Amino acid sequence: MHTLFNKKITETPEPVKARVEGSFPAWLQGTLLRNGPGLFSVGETSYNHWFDGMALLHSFTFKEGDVYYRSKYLRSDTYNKNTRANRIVVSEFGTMAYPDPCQSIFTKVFSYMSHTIPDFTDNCLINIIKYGKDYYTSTETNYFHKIDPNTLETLQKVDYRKYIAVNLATSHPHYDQEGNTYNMGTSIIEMGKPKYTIFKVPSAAADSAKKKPCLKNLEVVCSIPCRSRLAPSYYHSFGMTENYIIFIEQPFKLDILKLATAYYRGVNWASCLKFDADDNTLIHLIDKRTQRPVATKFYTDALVVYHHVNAYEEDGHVVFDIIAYKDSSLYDMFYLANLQQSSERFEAENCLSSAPVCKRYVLPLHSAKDAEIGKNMVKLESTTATAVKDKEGSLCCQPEIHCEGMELPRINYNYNGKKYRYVYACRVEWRPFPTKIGKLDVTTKQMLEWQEDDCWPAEPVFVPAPNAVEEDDGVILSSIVSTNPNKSPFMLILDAKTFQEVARATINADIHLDLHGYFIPQ
Ligand SMILES: CC1=C(/C=C/C(C)=C/C=C/C(C)=C/C=O)C(C)(C)CCC1
Ligand SMILES: [Fe+2]
Repeated sequence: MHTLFNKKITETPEPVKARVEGSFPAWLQGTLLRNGPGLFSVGETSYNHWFDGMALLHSFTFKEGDVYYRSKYLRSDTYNKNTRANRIVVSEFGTMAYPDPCQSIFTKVFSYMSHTIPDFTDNCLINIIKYGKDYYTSTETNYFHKIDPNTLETLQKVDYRKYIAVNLATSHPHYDQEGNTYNMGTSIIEMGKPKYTIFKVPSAAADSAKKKPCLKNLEVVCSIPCRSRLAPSYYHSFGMTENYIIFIEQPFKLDILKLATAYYRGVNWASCLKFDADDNTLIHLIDKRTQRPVATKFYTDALVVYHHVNAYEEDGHVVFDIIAYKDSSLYDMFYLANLQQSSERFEAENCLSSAPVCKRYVLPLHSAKDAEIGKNMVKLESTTATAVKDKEGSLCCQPEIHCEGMELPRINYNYNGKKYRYVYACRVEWRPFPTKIGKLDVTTKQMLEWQEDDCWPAEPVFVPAPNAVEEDDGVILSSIVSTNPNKSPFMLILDAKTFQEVARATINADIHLDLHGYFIPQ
């Protein structure tokens, strides 16, 4: 089973035509770009964690009833340096590496302690981001790469710090209807107080000749000081409605002192993250119009969240859905050694990490000033989520539970920031292995599912039909890998309404589980 996660994959740089069974709608034309780890060892050295693997880009092009697949390793500096040295020389999330094994501990201390914040990896393995008209691969450090979406070639390494003072940034930006991109990052300012910064990259190029990247026009929306001076929260995504940004400052924190000394202590970056179960979780609501947080303070119990699902405004409330955990054990689960072990034990135990729970929180926008202490301020009839005023005047939020056991959520993105009904996601009942794809109706909590023996689905991407009337008028695309040696990987195309298969395109190439993707319509 663990070959699911660390099989060595050879790239397929030239397009291969898939064998299509069934037929998909004629309007489905375009390219699904996907990203994820693909290479877990170099020479004699191996990575420890699934999030360390060197980025492998995939593309599935849908054209006149046919599907073409290609894949290419991101030619990051990390990839090039590792390949040249024939061993891992760049540190990743779960693996600490040293450029020169002959250096004594004293030279290491000297060279690494001269910078509080080490130079991070540019192995952008998590997602595909669109800034303006350009496509980039992303991770969570200050580096990202411009790529050619047609050939998957690596075009240029980009550093956020050229445009904005952030050392970390998310791989899950949001887009508005005008094509502007919103993202956020953390500045770990040396000796200063760290802060979170939300920024907007306008869709238009910076000059009339359209030569300069739109990143040059980047605007800061709002900065929020971290609640703790030496331990900013770790976050993987955020939420956005028409007028608000939702940022969850969770008690899963990055210890800056540990980070600054990790190199000479010989420990990996992951060990600098700490979940503080005794702390609570702050929910920041930023008004995009005033570019400030709203006056009311919202909080909830300690939790860990990676993926926001969607958020919207309704009758004076902000409603948002997330996938939350009770601790940070998910990141431990993804050590390759644990994945191997869990595959051997998962049938017996089925619970090596805490369960992902899809939850709804509701934040009332009306003033809590004159309300009595202990009063639930949520006035929406449709939810059991509450926000109770405490004696300091803050609102203590408790969620409504939608369901358990789903991750990698996607929606019809035309409904992002709007009242919506459907979540498409992987079902991970045998954590962390995705065994099915599900469609959750958040109003009825009903679930439709697709599954097949020995099949492990990727994040399901919704593509809307042209002239769609209903939210689920469209298809779901998910690449499927199988542990049955006689079964090739395939691109599965489901009718999003019924969750019935309309077509599958079997691909004669090496593919394995990935993380996230972006559909570019033609
Ligand atoms: C290298 C590096 C980092 C990398 C984090 C990564 C690579 C996270 C991947 C998360 C995923 C894939 C989550 C899925 O739900 C940190 C900790 C930000 C900071 C220190 C340097
Ligand atoms: Fe993610």
